[in-house]
Amino acid sequence: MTSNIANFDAVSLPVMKVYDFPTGPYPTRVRIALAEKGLQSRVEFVIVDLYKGEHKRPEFIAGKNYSGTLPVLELDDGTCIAECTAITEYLDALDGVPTLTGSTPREKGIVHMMSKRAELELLDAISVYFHHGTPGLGPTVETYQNPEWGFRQRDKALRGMRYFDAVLQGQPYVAGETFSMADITVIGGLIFAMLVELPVPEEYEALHAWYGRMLQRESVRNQPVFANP
Ligand SMILES: N[C@@H](CCC(=O)N[C@@H](CS)C(=O)NCC(=O)O)C(=O)O
Repeated sequence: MTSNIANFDAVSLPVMKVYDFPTGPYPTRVRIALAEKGLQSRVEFVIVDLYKGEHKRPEFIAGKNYSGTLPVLELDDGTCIAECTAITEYLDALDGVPTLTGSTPREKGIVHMMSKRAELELLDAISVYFHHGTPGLGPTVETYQNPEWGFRQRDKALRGMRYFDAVLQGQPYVAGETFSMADITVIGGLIFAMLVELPVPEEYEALHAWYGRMLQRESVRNQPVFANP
């Protein structure tokens, strides 16, 4: 996955805003993408307190993200882009250095398939477990909880870990031979697993080894969630 755009100058980019909760697994995905691409200095981070329910306030829903979730990228013209995948695509399209979402049609297809799979089978499942099977963000925010659904999703996430272990037995990165958005999504899943104290079973050695390598990347190891989970 090499870029064909070599003369990108990040300093010439207008400053963007990211509505953020620094230790949140999903915002961390965007923080990692920004770090990989060397774009952190072009972003003003605006903290939205999830535990106070600031992401559910009418002005945030109406003005920033209808879904009431973080992160949200706001461009200098006021356009708001939510959803980690969409934000990563936007950042990648600015320059393509390094490419996180694939260069060729085949690479793009595989990166998106594996990233979506990481959401469905791991990250989103753990998120449901967090919101339904644990106290989640607390009683002010969690106005409806269905523990049975939460525990089913926890078990789904464990099956997801087994799947990604099998994938990583055969290739160095989640989408193949190169680090990509799909790796970042699985990293988000394992961060969420850490936060909800759902350990990766020891026998998933390939997943453990891959995660060890991911934690050595500067873009990953410097994330606030590891300093202050
Ligand atoms: N599909 C969204 C999910 C975002 C998400 O769930 N973010 C978490 C932050 S870690 C959130 O805002 N949770 C608050 C809630 O669901 O009330 C994405 O990819 O950005």
